[in-house]
Amino acid sequence: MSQVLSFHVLLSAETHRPSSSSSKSLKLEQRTKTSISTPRKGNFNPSRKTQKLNTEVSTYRGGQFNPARKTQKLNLEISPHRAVSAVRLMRIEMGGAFADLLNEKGKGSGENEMGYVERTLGFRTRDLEDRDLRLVTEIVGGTIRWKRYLDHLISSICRDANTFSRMEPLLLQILRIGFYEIVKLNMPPYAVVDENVRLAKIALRHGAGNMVNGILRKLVLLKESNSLPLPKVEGDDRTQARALATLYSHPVWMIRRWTKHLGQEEAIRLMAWNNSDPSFSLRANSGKGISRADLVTKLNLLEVPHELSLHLNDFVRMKKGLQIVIQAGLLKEGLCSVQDESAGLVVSVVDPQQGESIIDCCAAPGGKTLYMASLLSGQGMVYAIDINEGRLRILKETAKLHQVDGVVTTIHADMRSYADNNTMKCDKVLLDAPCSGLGVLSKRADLRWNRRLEDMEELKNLQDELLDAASQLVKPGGVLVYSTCSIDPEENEERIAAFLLRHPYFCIDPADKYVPSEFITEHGFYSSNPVKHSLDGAFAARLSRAL
Ligand SMILES: C[S@@+](CC[C@H](N)C(=O)[O-])C[C@H]1O[C@@H](n2cnc3c(N)ncnc32)[C@H](O)[C@@H]1O
Repeated sequence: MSQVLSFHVLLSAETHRPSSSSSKSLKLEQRTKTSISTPRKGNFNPSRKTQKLNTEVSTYRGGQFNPARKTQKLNLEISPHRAVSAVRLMRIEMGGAFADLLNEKGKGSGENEMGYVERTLGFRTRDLEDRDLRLVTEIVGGTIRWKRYLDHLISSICRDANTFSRMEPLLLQILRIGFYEIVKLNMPPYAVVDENVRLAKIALRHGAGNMVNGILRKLVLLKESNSLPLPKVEGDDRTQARALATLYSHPVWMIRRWTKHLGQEEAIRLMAWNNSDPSFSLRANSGKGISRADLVTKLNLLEVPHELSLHLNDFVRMKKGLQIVIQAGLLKEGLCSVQDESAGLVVSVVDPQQGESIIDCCAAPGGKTLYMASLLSGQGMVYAIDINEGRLRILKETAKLHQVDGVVTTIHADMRSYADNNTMKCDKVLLDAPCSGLGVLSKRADLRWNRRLEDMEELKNLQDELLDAASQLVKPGGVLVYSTCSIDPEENEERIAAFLLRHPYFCIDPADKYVPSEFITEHGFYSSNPVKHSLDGAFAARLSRAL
């Protein structure tokens, strides 16, 4: 799905957004007149200087004047990435947007983002350029990851607890951005202060700007004197977990869980990984005749730094440059997919062979289905089941784009009732189960704040039910692969142990024949560990059914 979504972002950006050069000429050529911004809800009180710089323009579309388009207030004082980041952060908090580039559902184009800015703040800024979009991704992702840490600093610096708890949402986002830029990005502090003060003054009111000024300046002094008000890791387990939760910006329950399973040192390493910039892998789409060498040639032309995967022949790994790949149309043309190597290795555990019938029980948006289909080289079939019709439709479209639709059949169903009501049995069954996603927190910036401890119990019950259903679809002598993108033993090893007790005619087929030994656990399962392998966390158990 991600590929298709990203393509959407690009397409709308290209077709609806005037280029930066046209937006420059727009400023010069169009009827430009000075205007005073009108107050929004009675609280807008920009400074005189600001009023002079606000211009009211009518926009052109595709070089043509479009009279149908409403006149818009254009503010040239506010940097676009800052306005877009603040508004996007508010939308994410209200559940109206995704934090991550690849989840943007086509809503992330510059034009759309500026529409949200205009509706929320009452003005537009200059158009977003590619560099601005990259900054938005960095600031939004980082501010979300570090939310708990940033809020701790902001509330410590505020005069009293009520000031923080009653802070209006936009003001809080502006402060979070400023704190993140100063403390984590080490940007020049006084430029950050100036810019955020200006945004608060123009988007809210003069007093809000003064408040941002006071709080940010205090932060700068504390940072310069190396005395940020941060907790020490000491006291009983609970107190230590709370301190770590602030320092590494994670929920307390996750830290307690990881400390129990991994020990404190490893838990800290894991949190540091979750807070680091995510790296991405691309899979060359062999279904479309694209080899990894072809993909490497394209990446070299685009000057995107990358490394060959050590574990998977079709994969390359890159630390940055995903935006460039998206903008160059590589995903849109179906030449490659964004797929983490940890997910690719799950497919290695399935080990699809030409001529086989394979059921992918929870298939959408289709990362593994499409990779398995490409390995069938036109012979065999992957039956892709999913309960979510929209996501399944995207899978079907992507299969066509990748030219593997001849070996993919989509089935919209709850796989539990599908297994009860059908006699179909296949050579291999993959159950890539819904899970907590605790292995992919570096890529999913907001996931840590959306997961609750109570979810874990519900997920375990669902995983057991889905495993029971998936087992019915395996032919005698066939293979069942259970996988998750979690690193939590309760969703992984413990689910398999419970399953084997309920289904003694299945046994573990050690995965060491299919993936490198460094990924193999003592029980013969595949497990990728973010800290050890610098990949997302994933798990897969390969089970054989007796004849
Ligand atoms: C972890 S995602 C699968 C990711 C996918 N395998 C891939 O590689 O792109 C889990 C999927 O399970 C689907 N799902 C959840 N409950 C289901 C059910 N009872 N029957 C079928 N699909 C289900 C969700 O809609 C979701 O798409």
